[in-house]
Amino acid sequence: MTEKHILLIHTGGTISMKENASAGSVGPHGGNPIADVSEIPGVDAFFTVKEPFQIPSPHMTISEMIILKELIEQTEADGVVVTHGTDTLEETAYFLDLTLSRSIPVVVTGAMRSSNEIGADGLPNLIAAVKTVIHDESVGKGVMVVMNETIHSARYVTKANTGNLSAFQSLDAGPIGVVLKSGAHFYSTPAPLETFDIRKVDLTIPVLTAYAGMDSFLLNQLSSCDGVVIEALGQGNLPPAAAQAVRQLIKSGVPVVIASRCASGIVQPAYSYEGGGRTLKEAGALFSSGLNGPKARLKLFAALSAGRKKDLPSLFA
Ligand SMILES: NC(=O)C[C@H](N)C(=O)O
Repeated sequence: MTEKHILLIHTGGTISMKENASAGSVGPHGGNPIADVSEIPGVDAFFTVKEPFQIPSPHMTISEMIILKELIEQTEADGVVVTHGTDTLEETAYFLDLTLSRSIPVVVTGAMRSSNEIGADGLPNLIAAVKTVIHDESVGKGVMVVMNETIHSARYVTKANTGNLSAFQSLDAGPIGVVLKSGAHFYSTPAPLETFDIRKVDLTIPVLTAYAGMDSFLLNQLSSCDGVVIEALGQGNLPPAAAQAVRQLIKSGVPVVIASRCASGIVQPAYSYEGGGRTLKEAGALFSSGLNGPKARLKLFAALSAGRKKDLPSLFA
């Protein structure tokens, strides 16, 4: 393997935070402890390091995601590793997967424990991410997420646990590889993903979670939105009053995407009772396939932003 040039982009999150042991809180105390990683033993790579912003990932918006997209599209490096807070990590990774105009290897990583906590996972995750991105087989895999020595596709991975070191899981598809001491080992390559040439960024697309007895109250407030995503019940069903409000939204021209509040599985228009997925489909609702609510939102954003409104039925089949 020849020496590779890696662009390391630090954005913040627990990987760059420290614990204040006396207060028991975690925050950006004392700078970015991970920022000075310039050489990794046993890894034949050199690094350019950028820190376009330093934020916890609940502060991340599509504007910051676009800054990352532009940095990646402009780099002359062979691959990119992004360090990121874990709360919205799957969203930034999937956004990049949906919108990057080039197929350079990109890995997003983070940490569940801050840098001075016992068993901190930031540095091991960063090293595993670098080992993954420098591997010749990392080309053409789409954007990847590396956490806990496991390689995930951005499309399938989700933060499935609030605090565990193995929080990141690809619940349906499984991981696409693992990282060993000797380097990355890939099991599979995700199918090519359609990408979107985004232009418009000021779109309002909220995500709502359905619940037993959900009525029309919240949905009735959303007629001026560019789109709405609902994490519906089970395979994609809603209580009758919520379904009625969805019909009204669709009639007024708002695209509605049905995902599921279940942690795994694929939505489908199966049930024909009032509010069932079949009736929602007949009313013009779109289905997210296996995407969770936040990722369905990003796909709807990307499609609308790229001026592909008329293609929504085929994009959310
Ligand atoms: N583990 C983490 O990084 C969580 C943190 N709240 C963040 O997303 O910024």
